[in-house]
Amino acid sequence: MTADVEEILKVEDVGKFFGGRAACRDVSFTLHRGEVLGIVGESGSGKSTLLKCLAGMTAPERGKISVAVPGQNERDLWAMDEAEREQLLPSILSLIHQNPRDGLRLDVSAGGNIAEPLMTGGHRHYGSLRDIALEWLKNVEIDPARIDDLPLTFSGGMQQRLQIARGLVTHPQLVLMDEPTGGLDVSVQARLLDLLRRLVREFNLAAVIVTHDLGVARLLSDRLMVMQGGRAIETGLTDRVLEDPRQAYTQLLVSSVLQV
Ligand SMILES: Nc1ncnc2c1ncn2[C@@H]1O[C@H](COP(=O)(O)OP(=O)(O)OP(=O)(O)O)[C@@H](O)[C@H]1O
Repeated sequence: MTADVEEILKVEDVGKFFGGRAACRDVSFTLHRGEVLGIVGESGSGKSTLLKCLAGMTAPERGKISVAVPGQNERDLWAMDEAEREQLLPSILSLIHQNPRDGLRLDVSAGGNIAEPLMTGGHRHYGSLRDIALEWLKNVEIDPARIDDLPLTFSGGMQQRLQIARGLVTHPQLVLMDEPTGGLDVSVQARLLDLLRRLVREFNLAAVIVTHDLGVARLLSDRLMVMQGGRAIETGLTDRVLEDPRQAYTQLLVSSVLQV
């Protein structure tokens, strides 16, 4: 796998344990450029733990996570030393948290929040940073006149859109999202889903979306991975998994949603 071929992420037999108990185990999948994988499953099934391993936040005890790095061959995320991982991560991937406050600097203006990841990457030209921030505010449908406002003066949906702008401004190849529409009103969710669909296509992103909402998974993901008890019990094209679930647990998950 190199940066100019299509494989962006390769997960092989990943396992993470807390006190001897597996939070996730034996998880394997490959993600290509432009492809969106939805991860669904009940609470405690290991979705967030897996996402944290992929995001470079939690080291798995087992398995290997390989990522495409621009201009390099594939790299083993957890074989890098910590300093290199931290330096490389912003250009490789971006994590969008469920709560935008976890992904934003609340004491910094909207424009500053967008510019900061670029400055961390060495971009110093103030004028062009402001232009880029203005462009990204438009891109995520926030009035550019709000560029100097603090995130806490924004609504929940606007804060989430600002977090997305901050996450995508460095043009990572891989975006990891943890319940990106959770906690938002239905109409705000719908707008955010439209925006995410557009950005994923526009930037040909590879994305992993953890959600408990099969509607969100259906709208955004090409493939679905169903987790139960820390294991990936079923993976397939989203329509196939939802219309013809093969595992009993997936059948239960799908039928319980259809009954609502
Ligand atoms: N820091 C931790 N210390 C101990 N156990 C943990 C820790 N983080 C997660 N776990 C355990 O690992 C298992 C998987 O948790 P995880 O948060 O990954 O599930 P999830 O599918 O994301 O759940 P939810 O949808 O509720 O967020 C659970 O049994 C949880 O209690």
